[in-house]
Amino acid sequence: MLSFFKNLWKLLKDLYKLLVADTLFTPQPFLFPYRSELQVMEHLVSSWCNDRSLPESYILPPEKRPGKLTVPLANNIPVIDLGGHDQTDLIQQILEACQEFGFFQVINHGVPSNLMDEAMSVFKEFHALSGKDKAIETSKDPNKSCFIYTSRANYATEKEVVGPYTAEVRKLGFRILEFISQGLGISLDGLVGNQTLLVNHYPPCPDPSLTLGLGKHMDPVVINILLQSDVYGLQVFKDEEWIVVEPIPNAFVVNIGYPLQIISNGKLKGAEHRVVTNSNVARTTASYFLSPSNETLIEPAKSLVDASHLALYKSLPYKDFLIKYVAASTDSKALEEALSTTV
Ligand SMILES: O=C(O)CCC(=O)C(=O)O
Ligand SMILES: [Fe+2]
Repeated sequence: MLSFFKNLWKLLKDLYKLLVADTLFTPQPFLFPYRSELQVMEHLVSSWCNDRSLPESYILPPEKRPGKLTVPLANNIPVIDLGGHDQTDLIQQILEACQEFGFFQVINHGVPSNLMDEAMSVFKEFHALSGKDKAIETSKDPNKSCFIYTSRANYATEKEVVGPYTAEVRKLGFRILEFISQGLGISLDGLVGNQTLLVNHYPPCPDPSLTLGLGKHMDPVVINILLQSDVYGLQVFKDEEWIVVEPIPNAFVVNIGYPLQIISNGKLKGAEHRVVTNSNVARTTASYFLSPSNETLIEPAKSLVDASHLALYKSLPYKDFLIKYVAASTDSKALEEALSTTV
């Protein structure tokens, strides 16, 4: 266990360097502790973004830098209209998107647009506070729940906005999971045990070519429902190329994480993604993660495994999956090797 914590610490430090963002998050601290460390640091990233030069420690080695910052928009992730009435067609579209991209956007999803806008305003307001105020307003105690509720002056409004926002996005997340479960013909009941709202803030960066807002990674959660607002930055890795995720007004970006890849026995693919920075405008996004409880077994669904479809992944309680995820340290090949039954 001790070495696990050592590795965790190493990963946190590595990711910390990659994370040119301040973040704010609510429960489920175990998954993203490196981001909570960041927000209470004296020198939040947003405090030095006016310094005009990127601090040495954020400059990535050449092979880890973003490369081409502008990528053609030609190959975008699917946009799925959840307002459509043909359920079979919807399920098909979602399944195909999860098989091919691991990502899609949803429109007409039922979350009121004014609630999305108001929630985003609250998130931006928090991040507009000075580093010192943010440190005062947030807690280092991972057992404290919703950090966003801790802002004193606006406690009532924030509670009014962020609570209902989370409830609506949760409904949407479960609705999408239900479509996925029907598409795969398996039950996903009981898979989700935790929710996390994580608000990322990427300040303008003095030199976007030298660093990343968020390094290449795959999410260790079941699904993420991301509110990305109107600033470009998110890119998805597909067929050895980066695809830009175009901001669409009132849409959510949805991506599945590694546990769903395991449960679907490789039918669905979680995709690696990253965030590039820009030198002009700040970017604020909110990830809403649904994830399993620690003891939940993550394994290929029994009905997807038979003599001609062998289980591609080991069966592990989620907490052990996380240990392997952390040990692989964002190296997707190493993670695949650690979880695969065939290597
Ligand atoms: O900020 C974004 O666009 C993506 C955030 C993300 O990938 C994450 O929170 O895991
Ligand atoms: Fe992510």
